[in-house]
Amino acid sequence: MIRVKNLTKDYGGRKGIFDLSFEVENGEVFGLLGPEGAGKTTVISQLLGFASASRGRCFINGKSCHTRSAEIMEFTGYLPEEISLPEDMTGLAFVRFMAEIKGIKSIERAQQVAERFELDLDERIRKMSRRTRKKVGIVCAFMHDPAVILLDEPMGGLDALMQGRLNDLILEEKGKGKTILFASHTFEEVERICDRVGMIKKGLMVNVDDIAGIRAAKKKSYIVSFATDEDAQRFAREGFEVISLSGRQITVSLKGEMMPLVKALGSYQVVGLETVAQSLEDVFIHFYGGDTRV
Ligand SMILES: Nc1ncnc2c1ncn2[C@@H]1O[C@H](COP(=O)(O)OP(=O)(O)OP(=O)(O)O)[C@@H](O)[C@H]1O
Repeated sequence: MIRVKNLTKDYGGRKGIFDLSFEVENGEVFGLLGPEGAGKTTVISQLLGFASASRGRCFINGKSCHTRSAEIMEFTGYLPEEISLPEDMTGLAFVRFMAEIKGIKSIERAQQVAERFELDLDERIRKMSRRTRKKVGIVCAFMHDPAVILLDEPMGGLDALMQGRLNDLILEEKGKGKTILFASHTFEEVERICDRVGMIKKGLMVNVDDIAGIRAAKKKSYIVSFATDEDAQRFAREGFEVISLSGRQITVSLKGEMMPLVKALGSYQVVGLETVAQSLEDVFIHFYGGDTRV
């Protein structure tokens, strides 16, 4: 389990993370969602004990990330956004080297993960593409069967097929009760795999909710075409949230059931009704107040 309590890392100039609190349960995939520079990597570096905090605390499985990071690394897997690897080794030599550091006797699991991602471990790292290097990172993150997994933009650089395989692997690990933090700037990735999402903006947590809750907060738009312009104008005064009115056509926005709309339309001559679902991206923008810049 991950517990972050009032965590602040102030780099100065209003950069960093400020007073963040959230928890990730065992058997949960928690999405940390935010645009570039929002503070996701800073959170992960705090969890790994790479840097001291300005204020606040964080714990993994009850151990302080700032004082017991060596112990935490024994049961934590980490996939960085960009992995830097020694150019002169083969993938296999690097995996063996990492196994030694982590105190793993067998690299069988590493080989299984490599196979799953169609990674040739005999290739020299120097010759590996960015995509292949990312796969080496995946192998190293999962090779010691970690109880806690920290993933920083894990899908970045992978093609759709490999993204699907990573998705499956993460879900399998979640099924085994692992605690997983998934940092991403892409709503669709987070929606596909996470149970709950913390939205982070300029280092502040602006919203934490489960995916179902975010979905329930979604609004739908309805484009209604009336027989006459007068009908459309009259309907605009019914009290629904009107997005646009143009001639006989009106677009209204509604949260939840559409029954109130259907009832209100009963006394009008309606010639067309179309539904436009709001995307989760729109909900995301709502929490960001229309501003996805950092
Ligand atoms: N060591 C540092 N010193 C000063 N500022 C830093 C440092 N590390 C990060 N920052 C700044 O802190 C903010 C948060 O950076 P961070 O890398 O955590 O964001 P992120 O959400 O992971 O974005 P990205 O996806 O681009 O990595 C950014 O404005 C960044 O420039």
